[in-house]
Amino acid sequence: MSESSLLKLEAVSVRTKLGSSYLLNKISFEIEGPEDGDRPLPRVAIVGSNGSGKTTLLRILNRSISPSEGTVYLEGRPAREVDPLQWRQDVVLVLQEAKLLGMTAREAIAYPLKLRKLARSHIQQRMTTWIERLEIPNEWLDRGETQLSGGQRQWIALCRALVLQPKILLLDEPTSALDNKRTAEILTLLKTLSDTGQTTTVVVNHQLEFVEQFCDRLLYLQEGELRSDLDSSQVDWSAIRGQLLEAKIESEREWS
Ligand SMILES: Nc1ncnc2c1ncn2[C@@H]1O[C@H](COP(=O)(O)OP(=O)(O)OP(=O)(O)O)[C@@H](O)[C@H]1O
Repeated sequence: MSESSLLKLEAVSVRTKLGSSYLLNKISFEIEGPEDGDRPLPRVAIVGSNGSGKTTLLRILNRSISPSEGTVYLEGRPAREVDPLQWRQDVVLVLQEAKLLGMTAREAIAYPLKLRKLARSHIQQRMTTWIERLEIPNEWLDRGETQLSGGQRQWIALCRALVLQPKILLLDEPTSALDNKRTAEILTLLKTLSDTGQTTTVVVNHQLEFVEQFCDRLLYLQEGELRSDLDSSQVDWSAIRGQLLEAKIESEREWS
């Protein structure tokens, strides 16, 4: 393992509940952290067709599920040696379907900061910083889940993750409900977080135009296996488009 290893998977497999097949099969890769203030920080994208295991992989990375086999390391320490809550403070996952759990948007953003027992003034300061940075209109903040659109909820969920200032931000389809303006904003924001050495980001996204502009590294999953792991400069984007299209046609054929 390299000295600056941030997150590492070693032969990680996830079996189905019945154990007869794999959702992920012997996945290994490593994301390096900054060395001597190295910048930009990694921007990793995971692509693959429906059901290829992308969300399962993100869940493994933030330990909301455990591998059936293999080991996950954070900064060189195996998962068994790190308290799961501590792990999830450093590695924050934003799922595609943002839930506010009966809270208003403002309460939902504050909640994880309160769990960390930060001082009230500190919580307020972080919230103000990120609410302003994400240009969240005041009127959204007192609304509950059902009074916000899918895109607005997604934006609030992003804010709830960013206030935590995680080492690693895991985003599952962060742009699926966003309009073009917000999609462009999130792209700029993620690049800035990387360029300024604040956060390493791993994004799952079906929108290849977004992925192409966002990532410096691409992981390609197929049927639970890591088929390629490439520096973005090595990626043949039209080949990736072709492979994803082929997989989609194949799965539609299976369903029809
Ligand atoms: N809790 C679970 N129990 C059993 N099977 C599951 C479970 N969660 C996911 N799966 C299956 O695991 C496989 C991978 O699912 P996953 O959600 O990781 O795929 P994905 O690549 O994120 O798909 P999509 O692009 O459609 O979101 C799928 O075949 C799915 O049906």
